[in-house]
Amino acid sequence: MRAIRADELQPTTNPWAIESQDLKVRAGKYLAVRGLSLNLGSGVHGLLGPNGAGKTTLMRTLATVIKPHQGQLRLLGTAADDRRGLRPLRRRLGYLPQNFGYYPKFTVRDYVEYLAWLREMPAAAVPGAAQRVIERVGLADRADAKLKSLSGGMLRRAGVAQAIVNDPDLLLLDEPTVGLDPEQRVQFRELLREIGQDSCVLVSTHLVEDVVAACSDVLVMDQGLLVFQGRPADLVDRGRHPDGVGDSPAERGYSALLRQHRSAS
Ligand SMILES: Nc1ncnc2c1ncn2[C@@H]1O[C@H](COP(=O)(O)OP(=O)(O)OP(=O)(O)O)[C@@H](O)[C@H]1O
Repeated sequence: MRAIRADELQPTTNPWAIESQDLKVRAGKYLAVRGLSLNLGSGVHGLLGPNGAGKTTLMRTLATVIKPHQGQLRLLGTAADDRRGLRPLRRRLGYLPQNFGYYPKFTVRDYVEYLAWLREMPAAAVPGAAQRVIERVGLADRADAKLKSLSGGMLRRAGVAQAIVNDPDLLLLDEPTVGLDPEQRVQFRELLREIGQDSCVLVSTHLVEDVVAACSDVLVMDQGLLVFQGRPADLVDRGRHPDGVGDSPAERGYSALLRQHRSAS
């Protein structure tokens, strides 16, 4: 029997995967995130907001691609400015950027395995993990097809596969449903719900209906600020307000919220 080391007795989970306090982030010279305070734990969190609201800048910051300008940020218990902590933190992150680069001659399998390797997964675990996630996103029959031969929706599914290959504790998806057909979108929501049972998933999207169907809570950003956080049902409730325009209660709730925020500011 071996002795248990002290570090094995340390708690391994943090109640908040994302903790930010008055977070400010620049995009070029522009202050795109203007003081955002947020605590998010496990679940599927939908991030809505108009063009230019700062969603992508926030996602890039949470993915440790860009650094905060001011304020506090902790990810999975690690301070974002802790340089030594970044490497182990990145092994536990999954990120689908809005516009992701790839080598067009890679196959789906090469691409997913390559990203698994970049996240320092044990080499022996990579082929099996890649195969599992390729199946989960419904690309098993295209696993050995070159990326350049895929449709836009299939390419995005390959992007989602690489984002979840390391079974991340924090998954950041920037507009993952762009180009997905309705059947794929429904399957994708199911996948999100499964992952959100144990992990923190933040999904940026313009599709209010995806948020209502798949998310445990909704965040709305406008002009670099968080202007709403609540349950999808709370957003739908706001749709009763006469300010709301849109084809569904949730869309009306979203537009009413933005109008009220802008008229108050
Ligand atoms: N590299 C940059 N240089 C200057 N300004 C930038 C840069 N990147 C983003 N911005 C500006 O920062 C603001 C926030 O942009 P961001 O891409 O984060 O918004 P978004 O909510 O993701 O928008 P969208 O829904 O259009 O993707 C916008 O006004 C944008 O013009």
